Amino acid sequence: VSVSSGSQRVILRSIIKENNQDGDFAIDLNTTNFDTVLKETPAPYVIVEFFAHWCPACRNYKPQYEKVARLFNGADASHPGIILMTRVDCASTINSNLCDKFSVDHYPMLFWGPPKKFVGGGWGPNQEKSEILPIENGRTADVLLGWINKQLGSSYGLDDGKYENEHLQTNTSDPGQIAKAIYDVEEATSTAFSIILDHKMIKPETRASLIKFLQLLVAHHPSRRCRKGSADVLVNFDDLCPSSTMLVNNEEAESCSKKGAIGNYQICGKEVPRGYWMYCRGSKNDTRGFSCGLWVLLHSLSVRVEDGESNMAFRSACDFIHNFFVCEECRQHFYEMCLSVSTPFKKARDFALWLWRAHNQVNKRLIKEEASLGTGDPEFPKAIWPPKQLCSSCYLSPSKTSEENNKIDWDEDEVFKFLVSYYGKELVTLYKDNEQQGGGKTEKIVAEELVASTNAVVVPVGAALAIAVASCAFGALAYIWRSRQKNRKPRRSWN
Ligand SMILES: Cc1cc2nc3c(=O)[nH]c(=O)nc-3n(C[C@H](O)[C@H](O)[C@H](O)COP(=O)(O)OP(=O)(O)OC[C@H]3O[C@@H](n4cnc5c(N)ncnc54)[C@H](O)[C@@H]3O)c2cc1C
Repeated sequence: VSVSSGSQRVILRSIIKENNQDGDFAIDLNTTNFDTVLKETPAPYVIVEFFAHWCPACRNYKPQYEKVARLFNGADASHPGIILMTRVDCASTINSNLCDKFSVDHYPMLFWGPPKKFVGGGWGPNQEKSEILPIENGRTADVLLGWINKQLGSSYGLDDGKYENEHLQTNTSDPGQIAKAIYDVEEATSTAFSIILDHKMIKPETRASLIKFLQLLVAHHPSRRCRKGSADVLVNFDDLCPSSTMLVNNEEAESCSKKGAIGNYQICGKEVPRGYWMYCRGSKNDTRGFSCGLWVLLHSLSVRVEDGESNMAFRSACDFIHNFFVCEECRQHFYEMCLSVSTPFKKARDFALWLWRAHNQVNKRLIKEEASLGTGDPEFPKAIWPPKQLCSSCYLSPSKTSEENNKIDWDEDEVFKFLVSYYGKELVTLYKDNEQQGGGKTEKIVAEELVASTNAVVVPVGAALAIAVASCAFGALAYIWRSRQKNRKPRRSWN
């Protein structure tokens, strides 16, 4: 199998460990996250090293294993997204059952296989035809990489440099590409939240804006785990970030930063990979990534809101960018575009199309800037979007189109249809089992998640919640949030 070529190549994806300061690349798994991480990873192969932290041979082996993990895991990986390198500490009692299931009888013991085969599974020495293979000899980095190369028909070397996407298929007109963006939307959400905490950006004057955006995320984020994580933060917000009236001086900023309790929250859950971008991965360092992911998040929200929520969602997005996007020029320009809207939006269509136009205005400006400064990504030049290859029906007939004047006649009904499909259904293709939208299902999920994540007891809503959510998810969230705050002392009221 050669996974390093062709359109099947899965691009970089990994998880940076929370405690990455020690420079480890292999990901520590344990009983609580083993199945989730292996279910979610887009890498087609995983290596699991079962070890014991007290075992001297394992300690000596660690640098060898890490040399290989460096090639496949982390933001600077040479061959990203192909193999997820992980380890499980069998000396930790919580992992006993997990290690038993894989019949671990010596340390270190390595297994190879498709990640999904490990989920809920196991391995036994007499097992025939298992897709999980023990790696009999991987005792040095060289030998382990040789084993991998044989398995994949590849020729990876330990000295391979950082992957620069030189082989990346940059087919931006392939509609299937957007399915990968679900990971980027999750990563962008987590990154945005980290930036807010790192930069101590929750202040009395920005707090309401964050709460509103969290409400929007809880109701309409395309990823279930981000909806749940945002709900956790939202309902506990007053505890996590006590309001300024209760605090003096800089205390609020400190408690609402990553040093405070809120720093322990992961807005999209613990398993969300960091440092990888799939759809938004640039061909050079420092291009695309977060800002691309943020756009995709905004578009994906805009096609999910109901008509009645459209103006609130619009304002919420505008305020969020204004208060929390650390690119000064970007946030200023964007806010000017926001301020130029004089009539409140009544339809979700208006918001989605406004955002699409705003993004194209930015693209138009950057086409010129990047050409003169040479700062763009050569593989992803800015363009007015969507290109014809992606949506030919979005363009009115050629006779009406005068692209020479940089003016395109759009069929906006078709553009809206396209946006809804692209950032709606297509985006969550990889999650199709449980992320289908429409038919009241989203609302039901939101309701269930909220009840679960708020522990429900202090929210006197129960079934009424589901009805309220079904009628207006966004409004219901505001309601839940307020009810929750009322149960607190001292009472607070936010708009
Ligand atoms: C709110 C905001 C404002 C910004 N303002 C500036 C600025 O003023 N100056 C600056 O230098 N940079 C700005 N940026 C960054 C810039 O827009 C790009 O995000 C960055 O240069 C990376 O570009 P990219 O090639 O990944 O594509 P991006 O522009 O980030 O787009 C991401 C993806 O969205 C899709 N897309 C493109 N256009 C549209 C559209 N009109 N509607 C829907 N989908 C579309 C494409 O598939 C594209 O790959 C801003 C970013 C954001 C989120």
